[in-house]
Amino acid sequence: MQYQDCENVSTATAVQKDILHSGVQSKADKSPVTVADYGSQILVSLVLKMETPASTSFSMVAEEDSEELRKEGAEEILENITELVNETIVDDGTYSMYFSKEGILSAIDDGKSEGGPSGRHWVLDPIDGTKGFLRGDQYAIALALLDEGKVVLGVLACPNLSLGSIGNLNGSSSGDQVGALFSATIGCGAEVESLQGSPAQKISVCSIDDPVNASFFESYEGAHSMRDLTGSIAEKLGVQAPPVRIDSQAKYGALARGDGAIYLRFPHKGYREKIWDHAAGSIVVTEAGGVVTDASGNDLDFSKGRFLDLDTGIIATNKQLMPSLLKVVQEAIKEQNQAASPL
Ligand SMILES: Nc1ncnc2c1ncn2[C@@H]1O[C@H](COP(=O)(O)O)[C@@H](O)[C@H]1OP(=O)(O)O
Ligand SMILES: [Mg+2]
Ligand SMILES: [Mg+2]
Ligand SMILES: [Mg+2]
Repeated sequence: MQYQDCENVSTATAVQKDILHSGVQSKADKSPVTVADYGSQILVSLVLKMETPASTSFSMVAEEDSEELRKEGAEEILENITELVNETIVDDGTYSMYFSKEGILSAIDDGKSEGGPSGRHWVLDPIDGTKGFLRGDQYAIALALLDEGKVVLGVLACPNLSLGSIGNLNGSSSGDQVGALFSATIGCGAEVESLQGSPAQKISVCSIDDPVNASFFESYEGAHSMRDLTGSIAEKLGVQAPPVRIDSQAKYGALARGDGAIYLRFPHKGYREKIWDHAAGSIVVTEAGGVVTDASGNDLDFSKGRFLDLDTGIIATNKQLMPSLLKVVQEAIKEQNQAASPL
C-alpha cells in the first residue's frame, strides 16, 4: 500500500514537470483541476479497491468527479488522463488491467460517496493545493479513513516538502532530502518517513508555550485566507515571526513535526470546508500531540457528509498554546464583526 502511494507520488511529480502548459481545466468554482488530480484519484482508488476484500463494501469520498470531463472540449484532457493512468499501471506492474475512456470516467466517479456517521469511508484529496502544484511549490496527496464518523487513519504525501524541518524558511530549505510521507493511526501516534523509503520516525508537535517564540502557518494563496484576521490574531497573541505561507495540508505535516507552532485557516466568508482538505492532516497533528478545532474550540466533525459543518475557521496548535490562541481568535473575530457592522 505504501509502495503504491510512492508510485502514485512519483507519477504526480513527473506529471507536474510537463503539465504547466496543458492539462489544466477550471472547475465551476473557478478552482483549477489537472490531469494529475484526476490521475492520482483514479490510481489511489484503484489500489484501495483492489486491496479491499470482496466481502467488504467500498466507499470513497473524493474531491474530483467526471462532470467537466464529460463536456464538449474535454476530449484531449480525457485522452491524456487515460494514457497517463494506463502507462502508470504498466510501469508499476502490480496489476494487469487497462482503462478505456469510459472506464476512466466511471473510476473517477467511484469517489462520489457522501460519507456520513456510519460505516467506513475512504476520504481522498488526490492533489491538495493544486495551485501550489502548478507553481512547482507545495502540494499533498491526502488519504484518510473514516470509521463511524471519526478519522482513524491518515496518510499525507508531500513530494516537495523537505524531510528536515522547514523552520522559518518560508517553505524552502537547501541541501535537504525532499519528499515527506506523514502517517497516523488513531491511538498509535504519528510518523514521518522519506518518500524514497527511509525508516519511519515518530513525530510530535513543538513544546513552545510562549507565543513570542511561536511562528504560524497559513495559506500561500491570499485568496484562501483572511490575512487581516490572521495578522490580528498573531499580533494579539504576541507572535513575533512573520507568517510561514505554504500550500496544502503540508502545513499540517510541518506543524505535526514541530516546524512551527500554529496553523491558522480562515477562508473568506461563504467558503465551505471539505472533509478531504482536513481529514488526513488533522489526525497527523492530533496523533502528534496537537489540537485541531474550529474557531469556537469544537473538534472538527467529519460525520456530516462531504462538507465540514463549521462556523468560522480552523486552528491547530499544541496543548500549551491552545487556550490563549482560542481566546485571541474569539476576540479578533468579535472585533472584525463589530467593524463590519458598527451598530
Ligand atoms: N477560495 C478558497 N478558499 C480556501 N480554500 C480553497 C479555496 N479554493 C480552493 N481551496 C482549497 O483549499 C486548499 C488549499 O489550501 P491552502 O490554501 O492551504 O493551500 C485546497 O484544498 C484547495 O483545494 P484543492 O485541493 O483543489 O487545491
Ligand atoms: Mg481542487
Ligand atoms: Mg484540497
Ligand atoms: Mg484537491
